Amino acid sequence: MGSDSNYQRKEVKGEFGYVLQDVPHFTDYIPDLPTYPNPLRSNPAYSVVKQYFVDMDDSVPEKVVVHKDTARGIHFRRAGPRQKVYFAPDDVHACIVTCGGLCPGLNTVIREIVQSLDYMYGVNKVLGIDGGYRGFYSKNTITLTPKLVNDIHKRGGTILGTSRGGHDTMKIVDSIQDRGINQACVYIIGGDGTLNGAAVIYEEIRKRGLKVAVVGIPKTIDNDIPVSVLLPFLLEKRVIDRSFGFDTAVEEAQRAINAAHVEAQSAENGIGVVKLMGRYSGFIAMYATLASRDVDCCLIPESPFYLEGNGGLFEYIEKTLKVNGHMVIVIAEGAGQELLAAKNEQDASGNKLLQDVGLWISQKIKDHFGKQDRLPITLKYIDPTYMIRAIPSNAADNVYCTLLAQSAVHGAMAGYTGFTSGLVNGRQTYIPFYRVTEKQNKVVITDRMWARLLSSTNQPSFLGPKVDEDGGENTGPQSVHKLVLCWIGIVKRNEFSD
Ligand SMILES: Nc1ncnc2c1ncn2[C@@H]1O[C@H](COP(=O)(O)OP(=O)(O)O)[C@@H](O)[C@H]1O
Ligand SMILES: O=P(O)(O)OC[C@H]1O[C@](O)(COP(=O)(O)O)[C@@H](O)[C@@H]1O
Ligand SMILES: [Mg+2]
Repeated sequence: MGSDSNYQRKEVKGEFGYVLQDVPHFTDYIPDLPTYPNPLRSNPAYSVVKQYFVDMDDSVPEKVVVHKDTARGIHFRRAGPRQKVYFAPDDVHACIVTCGGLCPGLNTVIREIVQSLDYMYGVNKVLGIDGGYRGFYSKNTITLTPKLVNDIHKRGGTILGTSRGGHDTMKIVDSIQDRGINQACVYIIGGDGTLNGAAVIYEEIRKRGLKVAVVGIPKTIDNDIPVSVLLPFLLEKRVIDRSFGFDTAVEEAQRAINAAHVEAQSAENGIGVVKLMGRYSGFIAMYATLASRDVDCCLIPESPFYLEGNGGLFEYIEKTLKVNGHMVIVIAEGAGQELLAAKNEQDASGNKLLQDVGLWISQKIKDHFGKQDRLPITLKYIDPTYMIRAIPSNAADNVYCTLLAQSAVHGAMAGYTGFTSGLVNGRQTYIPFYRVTEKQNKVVITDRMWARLLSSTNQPSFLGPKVDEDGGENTGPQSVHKLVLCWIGIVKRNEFSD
C-alpha cells in the first residue's frame, strides 16, 4: 500500500482502487511519543471478548452498492479500541462542549463520554465548557463526574448550555494551553457550523504542536451533516447514515401530524398544516411524511413548488378535498422561501433567518379558497418546531449516542485527532474533518427516497406543466408516476441510491 499524506488530507491507496481517507494521528506531527497498553486489556468486561480490539487494517467502505467492475472506492477507518493508547490515564484532561441548536440526545452523548473515559480508561479529569465555544474563554468550567451525569440522558437539551456565533479560535486554543492542559481530549458536539469551527481549532492545535486530540461528534436535527460525495449525474449522497436525535425528532413530529390529521378529518374540507424544522434540508419533513402515511403533501426546501395554475398546490388541494374531504400538508421551515419577501438577515452564526412559511402558506390557502366562496375550508396550522428538538432522545437514539460517544473516546485515546465519529453503512467509523466541512447534506429529489415519498403521497412534482404524447397538457398527480418511473430508471442505471 502506498501513502500520500499531506497536512490537509491523509489518503492511503491500495489495490483495485482502494482508498482509505484516513484521519490525522499525533505521530504525524509529534515524534517519539510513548505508548501504553490499553487499560481495557485488564478490564473484566472486555478481556473475555475475543477480538475486541480493532485490527489496524480494518476499514469501512463508503459505498456498499457496487458493480463487479467498479473500483473498491473510498473507505474510512473503523472505530473502536486499539491495543495501544497514547495517554496515561492520570496525565490526560478531557473537556466537552456543545454548540449550535438543540438536538435530542446531547445529554446522552455527554453522559457516555464522561462514563466511558472513567470506566474504560480511568480518566477522571473531565470539564464541561459552559455555553458553547465562547464558554472556553468567557465562563467558568463545570466539573463532570460519572455521578453528576448519571441521570442526564432523561432530560432534553444540554446540561452544558449552548450558543451560536461569536467564537475566537485563538482564544479557545490559548485557554486550553493556559489551563496547563498539555495532554487533552477535546470533545466537540455540534452541527455543520460547529464542525467547521472544530477543523480550524484542530489546525491551530497542530500548528502549535500540542498533544491535544480534537474530536467531533456530529449533531444536527436537520440531518444536514455535510458529508457528501460527487457521483455520476452530479448527484450527491451522504456518508453518515443519519445524525443522532433525528429518529426522535421524526417520532415527535408524528404527534403533530396526527393532531393535524384528526382536526382535518373532523371538519368539512378540513386542512391540517404542520411546519417542521429543516432550514436547508427537508429530511425531517420527508421521513415524518413517510412514517405517518397521513400526509397528502410534503414541501421541502430542495423541491421548489408553486401555488397557482396547472400542477400547482391549489389545484392539488382542490382535487384532494373533492376525493377525500380533508388533507394534511407538511412543510419544512426552509421550503418556498423564494416565494416570500426576502429578508436577508442572518443569525449570530451566519445562518439564514427564515420567514414563517407555515403561517404564510396557511394564509395563502385561506385567501385562495375564500375568494368568491370558492370552497369553504377549515384550516388548522400546527407549529411544533421547537417541541421536536427539546425532548430527550428515544431508545434508538440513546443506543446510537452511546456508540458515537464510545467510538469518540476510543479514537482519542488511541492518538487520533481531527476527526468525527460517525455511522457509515451501519458501522462506527472515524471520518476526517475535511469530509464534514465540504458540503451540506440535502434531500436529492432525483433519488429513490423522494420518489418513494411522491409515490406514497401522490402529490404533484411541481416541476411545471408537462406535455403528453398526444399533445395535451398532463400535470399534477398523474404525471408523478411517469416521473417516478423515469427516476427509478436513472437510479437503476447509476446505483447511487440506498
Ligand atoms: N463556517 C464556520 N467556521 C467556523 N466556525 C463556525 C462556522 N459556522 C459556525 N461556526 C461556529 O460554530 C458554532 C455553532 O454554529 P451554528 O451554525 O450556530 O450551529 P451548528 O453547529 O449546529 O450548525 C458557533 O459558535 C459558530 O461560531
Ligand atoms: O435555535 P434557533 O437559532 O432558533 O435556530 C433554529 C434552527 O435550529 C435547527 O433546529 C438546527 O440548526 P443547527 O443544526 O444549525 O443547530 C434548525 O432546524 C432551525 O432552523
Ligand atoms: Mg447548522
